[in-house]
Amino acid sequence: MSSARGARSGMLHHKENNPAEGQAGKRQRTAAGTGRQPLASAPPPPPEEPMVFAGREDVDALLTEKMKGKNKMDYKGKSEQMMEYIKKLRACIKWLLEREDANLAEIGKLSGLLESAEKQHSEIVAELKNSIEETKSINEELQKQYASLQQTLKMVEAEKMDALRALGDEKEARMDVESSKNEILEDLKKAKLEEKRLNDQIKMLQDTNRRLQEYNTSLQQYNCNLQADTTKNSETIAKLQKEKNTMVETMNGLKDHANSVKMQLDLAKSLQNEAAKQKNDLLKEVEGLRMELQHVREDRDSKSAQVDSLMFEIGTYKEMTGKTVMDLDSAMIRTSALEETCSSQRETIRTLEIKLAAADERLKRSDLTASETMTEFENQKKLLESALSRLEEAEQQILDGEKLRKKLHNTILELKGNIRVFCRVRPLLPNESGAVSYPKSGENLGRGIELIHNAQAYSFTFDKVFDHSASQQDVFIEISQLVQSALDGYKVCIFAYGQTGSGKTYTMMGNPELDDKKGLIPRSLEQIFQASQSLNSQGWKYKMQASMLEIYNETIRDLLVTNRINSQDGGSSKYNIKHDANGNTNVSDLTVVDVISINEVSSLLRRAAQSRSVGRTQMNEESSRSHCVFTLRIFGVNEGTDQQVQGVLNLIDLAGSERLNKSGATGDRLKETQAINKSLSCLSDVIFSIAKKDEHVPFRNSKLTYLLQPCLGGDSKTLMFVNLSPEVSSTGESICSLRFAARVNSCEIGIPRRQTQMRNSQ
Ligand SMILES: Nc1ncnc2c1ncn2[C@@H]1O[C@H](COP(=O)(O)OP(=O)(O)OP(=O)(O)O)[C@@H](O)[C@H]1O
Repeated sequence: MSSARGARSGMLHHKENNPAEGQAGKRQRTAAGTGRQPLASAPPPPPEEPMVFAGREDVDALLTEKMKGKNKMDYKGKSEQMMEYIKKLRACIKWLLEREDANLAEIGKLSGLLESAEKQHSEIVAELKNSIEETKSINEELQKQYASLQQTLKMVEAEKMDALRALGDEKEARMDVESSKNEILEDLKKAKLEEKRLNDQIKMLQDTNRRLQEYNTSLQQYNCNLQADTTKNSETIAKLQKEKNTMVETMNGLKDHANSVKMQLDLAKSLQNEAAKQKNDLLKEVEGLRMELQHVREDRDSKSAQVDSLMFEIGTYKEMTGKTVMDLDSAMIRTSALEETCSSQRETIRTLEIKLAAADERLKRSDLTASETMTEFENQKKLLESALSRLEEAEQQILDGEKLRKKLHNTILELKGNIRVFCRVRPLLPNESGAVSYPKSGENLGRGIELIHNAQAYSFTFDKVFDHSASQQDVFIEISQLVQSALDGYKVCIFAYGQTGSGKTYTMMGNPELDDKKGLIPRSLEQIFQASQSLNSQGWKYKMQASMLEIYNETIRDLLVTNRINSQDGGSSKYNIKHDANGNTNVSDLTVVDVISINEVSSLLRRAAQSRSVGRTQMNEESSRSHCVFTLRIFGVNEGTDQQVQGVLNLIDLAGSERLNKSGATGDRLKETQAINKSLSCLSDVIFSIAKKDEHVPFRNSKLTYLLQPCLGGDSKTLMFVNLSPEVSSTGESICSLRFAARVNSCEIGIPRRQTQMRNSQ
């Protein structure tokens, strides 16, 4: 078909592409058609060109072509026209034949195509048959499916009904939900506002956090500086110590010198007094002598007068020659005696005058010595005073240095955030032999302890180790800073951990009635009272509340309750522990006593001790079977600055930590020991969990840990005493206690925070 089309279009193309030829053809046809030229003058006909047919229209035009010329008699012209027409017809026939051939060829092609199309058709029919078959089977299948679907549909219908019902319900619910949605939307709006506010707060907090980080960095810097300062201070302290020693030596020398000067002065004074006395005596003597001299002189004069009169008498006698020689001789003897007396008296006067001059001289000299001694004494006194003031200054510097050292030490520890651990070893009792030793020098001096067990040495180091010779005061000095922190608004927790009989109660309570046996509780209270009074001058007013309880087998006992008989019916609602958002703990129905004076404290402690001893007979035979918790809450307000602080001091005497096999317990005692072990292990779980920064800290696993929750968290200052018995039989237990303490010592629980705020911010 395409070839036929090509042939045809080729012809048309031919016609169209040769316009000159076409024009010529038309002209030819026109000339042939019109035949107007006269035959005589007609030029010879042009060579014949084959007639070109473009299509059926040309054939129709040829067939409808009429004879031209009106002259019916012009036969020649007619015959030429006929000839021309015949030629055209021939060409037309030829064209038609060509077309027929082409058509036939096309038909041949088309029949080939038809055949193949038929073949394809039969194939398609077969395929269709197959598909119909398949469709039939599918249809059957679908019918089946339809039936089952009908079934399902019924079920679905039923379900739909249920669903519609549910939908109704749901609609109602939705209405409810809509209303609650509206409420929620309201809430959401509020929440958005709140969120905005919180975002602002977060921004602020982030800002604060950034500033805190900066502050932290500066603190770290400060810490470095502090450490450097500590080193410098230690050096300065050492220097000051040296200086102090030399000063003490100088002072001792000065004191000796002052003493000797004083003695000299006293001697000089006594000498002076003596000299003055002597002088007075001498003066008196001189006076007497002068008087005597006067008498003697007068006597001499009278005697001289007598002599003269006697001489005169002699003369008169001689003159009168009536006198005897005897009278004359006696008179002569008396005269010579009188002369002798006179000369001896003169001698005496001379010696007395010499003595007087010497006494005067001595007096002058002693006066001089006394004034010299006085000036020297004054100088020495001044020297002594300046040396004493220097000594005082040096001592103050040492004290300041020591305070600074402690403060720095405290700050460093605070920055480290560790739980501090002190170890205390009680003295050996009679008939006990010890297995504990301490380093004699080096960096672990005062911090190390060594035990020998089964011929093996075990060494431990802590923040401080107190040996058997440490007094209650020595121990207290080391924790006094911590006690002071409670006044400054920190939460402070001090435990005593160790086996029964290792000295926990002695360390915590001791004997409050005896000055040198008082433990940490009475001493801390005394310090807090004294410090709070001295802070009065800076505008601080403090209020203190004390409570004391005992936890035995997970049961709380109030140790300060006054009417125990009425309080026995407590029931399960009693002594419920609750913490508020500020980390303050409240134990329902627990006696809380306002303590105003130190005297009240002693009676309070007596009451608690009595209560404990009653409990001991009623519930547990020994105090070591229960935990005893003393709590002092401190509320301080500064009238001048409106600053408020809230501190807590917890002092805890834990139950004995001995293991089950050591206690050899059975029955109730076994239950009791298990309870103690459980609560102690809960305590260690809590400490280790805080140290690991676990998300969940198991505070609620025991009454003790739950009670102390706010004081065990990161913002409190915690100190643990590990108490040890030094005797050989306790070494195993002691090593267990020391291992536990060492683990606790390595724990970081965070940086303590002070609880302080402004009064009007409440
Ligand atoms: N540092 C010490 N100096 C003198 N005596 C001490 C010292 N430590 C303990 N003691 C004495 O040792 C004995 C046992 O001490 P303490 O009762 O304090 O031990 P404990 O561990 O508290 O035992 P418990 O839990 O049974 O009360 C007591 O007689 C106590 O006076």
